[in-house]
Amino acid sequence: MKIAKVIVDVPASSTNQTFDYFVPEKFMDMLTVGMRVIVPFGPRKIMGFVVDFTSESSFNKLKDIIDVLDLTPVLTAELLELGKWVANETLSLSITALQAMLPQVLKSQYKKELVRMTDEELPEDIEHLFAGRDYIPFEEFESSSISYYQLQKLIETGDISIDYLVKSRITKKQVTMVKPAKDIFLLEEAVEDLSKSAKKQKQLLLFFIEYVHEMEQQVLLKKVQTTTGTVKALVEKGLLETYQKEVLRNPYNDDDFARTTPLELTTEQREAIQPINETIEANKHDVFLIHGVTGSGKTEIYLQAIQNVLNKDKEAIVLVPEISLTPQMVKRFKGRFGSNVAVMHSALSAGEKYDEWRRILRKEVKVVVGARSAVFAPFENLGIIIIDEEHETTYKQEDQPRYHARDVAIHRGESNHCPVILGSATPALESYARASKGVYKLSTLSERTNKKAMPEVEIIDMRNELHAGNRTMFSRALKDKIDKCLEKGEQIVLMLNRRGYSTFVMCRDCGHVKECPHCDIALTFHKNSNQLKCHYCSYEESVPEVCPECESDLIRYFGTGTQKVEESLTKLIPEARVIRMDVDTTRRKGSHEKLLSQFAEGKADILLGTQMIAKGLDFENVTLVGVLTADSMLHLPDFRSSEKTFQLLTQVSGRAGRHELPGEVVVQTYTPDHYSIELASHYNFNEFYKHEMSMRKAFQYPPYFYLALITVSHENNVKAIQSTQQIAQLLLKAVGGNTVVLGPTPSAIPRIKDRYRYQCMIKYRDEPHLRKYINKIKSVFADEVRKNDLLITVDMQPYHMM
Ligand SMILES: Nc1ncnc2c1ncn2[C@@H]1O[C@H](COP(=O)(O)OP(=O)(O)OP(=O)(O)O)[C@@H](O)[C@H]1O
Ligand SMILES: [Zn+2]
Ligand SMILES: [Zn+2]
Repeated sequence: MKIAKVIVDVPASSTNQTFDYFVPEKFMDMLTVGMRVIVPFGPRKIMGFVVDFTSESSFNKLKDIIDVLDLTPVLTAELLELGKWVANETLSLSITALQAMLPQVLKSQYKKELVRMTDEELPEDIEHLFAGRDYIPFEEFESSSISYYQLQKLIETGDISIDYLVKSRITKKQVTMVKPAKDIFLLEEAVEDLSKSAKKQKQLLLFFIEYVHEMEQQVLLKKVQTTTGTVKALVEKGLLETYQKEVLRNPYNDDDFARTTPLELTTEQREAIQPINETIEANKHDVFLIHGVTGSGKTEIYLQAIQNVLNKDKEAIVLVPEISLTPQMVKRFKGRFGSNVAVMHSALSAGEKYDEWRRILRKEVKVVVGARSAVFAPFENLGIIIIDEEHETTYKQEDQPRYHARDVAIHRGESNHCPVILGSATPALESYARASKGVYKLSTLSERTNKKAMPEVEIIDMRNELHAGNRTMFSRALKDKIDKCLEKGEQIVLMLNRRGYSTFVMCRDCGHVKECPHCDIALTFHKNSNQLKCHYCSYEESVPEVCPECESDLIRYFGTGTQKVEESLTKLIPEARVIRMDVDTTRRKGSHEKLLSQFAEGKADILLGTQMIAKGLDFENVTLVGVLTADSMLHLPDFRSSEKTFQLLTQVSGRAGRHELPGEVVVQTYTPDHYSIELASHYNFNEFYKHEMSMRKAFQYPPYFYLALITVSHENNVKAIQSTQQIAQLLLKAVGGNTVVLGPTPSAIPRIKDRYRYQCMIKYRDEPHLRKYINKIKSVFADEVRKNDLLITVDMQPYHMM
């Protein structure tokens, strides 16, 4: 008797366990761990993951598995184990953790079809099933007498592939192929018979007589310099044939990347890579922190370490923050490793992501470069995991499962006995503290590879500008420097630090700010549509003509959106050509790349943008970087705001003068004496680290204390606050004397989508059973959650205090 243990797709804590199902005869030979199945669950049919097999069950009356969704496992044994770990660490459901590892396409119900991948003769019954077609609905296979096991074998050999249809056939790209329809000697005869005028046809036939094989039509037409008409004519004569073939979409054309070779390493680089290479050689796990100033050649170290991993026939994962996954970044990896690289980021379509993921699963690539979720790449022989810009908070996922990619990477590094490399010019305090204690191995790169000094940073006190009667958002010093740059034909990057800011509408008479009626947050002004929108619930209304409170018509837009800066910039310096880069101008796919390459080609003088321009960009002609509002982030209710400000200023300063031309940086601020601004202007990470650590110690924040944040929401305000109160009390009873439980306090946004939100923060140093306590408390509220629409979310490593 074969019984499968299945984790079912029912996102509720009462189902957070495995369920047993009989494996019917027809799936007996082919069903393995890591495949998805359809099982009966109460009155419904639902999806589940097979995680184990057993021969007996403590339940009687087991039901049969209804269907098998995958013929090759979508999760490896290691990923199944990892899923369990992630679920446990983040206090999320197993099913949620497993789903997070798969591409979107596999997460919902899609139609399936079988695709013929070969022209070779297939077994007779399979030929019969396809009946001359290139793809058939999966149901046709199911109603045939062919076994799952037989099909599975054909999928393993690559003769047949399974495809998931996302609406029309977009997960798949087809190309037209051309090949000879007759034996070559018959083609030779046909050449003789062609009329004299059919020159192109003759040429094409001669080509195939020589070449014999199939060729993609588009490539062929270029090669032979002819048109589809010629191909068609020969197809009609029965000499050639055309057919459709599936190709995995590759969002990048690998031939576009000029190949690069390893550079001779500098002494600092050699010292940094040596212990990494030793670990690779010894198949050992270790975590390395490379603290290297911008331009110190961290990426070259990654590339050479990866090469060593590839030489051992192992695989590499490189994580980069979403916003620095620029074409320049991709180019560096594709340039070194060519088509051996898969790229995974959110700008790809669902189909493209699925194809890149399959290239990993099919072992067609050995390197993946991607954003956060690429840490789950289904490699089975991992040799290294690299996290670039490791301090970036986007490595923390803000929905369930609320994991941090750094933790997942280290866990995978342990299971795979391979090194994990963290790299940054401004490491996270947590990481640097661990490196200082020797938990991570620290390497420091203190010089740029070209020995160029870091650019001078000038801090401008904007209060003085105001006193001097300058009401624009550009200081006199910055304006002067921009003018000089323009004269010399050099380029400028201007950054508006906009996090925490948005353009809102305020009445100048009474100060009334228009808020969302469902969320306690100001509506954001969108100029293009002249609408006010809520970024939390999508509520929209048109901009009022008069103030709804006092009927004054002095309604004004506040905040400093990039649009507004652009307008005043063009007023101030009309001759400057400006490219604006923000969420609005980069929403469309490919627009990010397009704007950057326009700037690189010198089609603009000034690149104006939000944080998204701070990282990874490398333009030869940029000599001036201006930060318009350095302190807009400093005053957010977030204990990391100083750290984030320091990191951002350091990163953006590193954009200037990376090549021959020396660079300059101007930082405008209203708080010039703040230590994070002051120390960033001297690139003094060590001093900043010391100062910030003493603050964290004093206020009991990470890395001295761990945090956990419990957020409770309900439509009824009293219900929400009372439940939070109860949770806090239960926690207090459970935890040790040195642990602090704060709350209930209203969340930073106290109401979203008509739900009131309260939170409870736990600060602890040593609380080995905290997860168990929280789970227990959650089970106390399980009924309320199910019946009364109470929502309790737990974040074991909160980054957004909202
Ligand atoms: N050993 C080397 N010899 C010569 N040039 C090098 C060497 N290593 C790196 N470079 C070059 O120096 C420049 C900066 O290197 P790289 O981009 O790797 O630095 P980085 O530390 O990753 O920078 P950032 O943190 O700003 O992204 C690149 O143009 C790179 O090609
Ligand atoms: Zn008013
Ligand atoms: Zn809203």
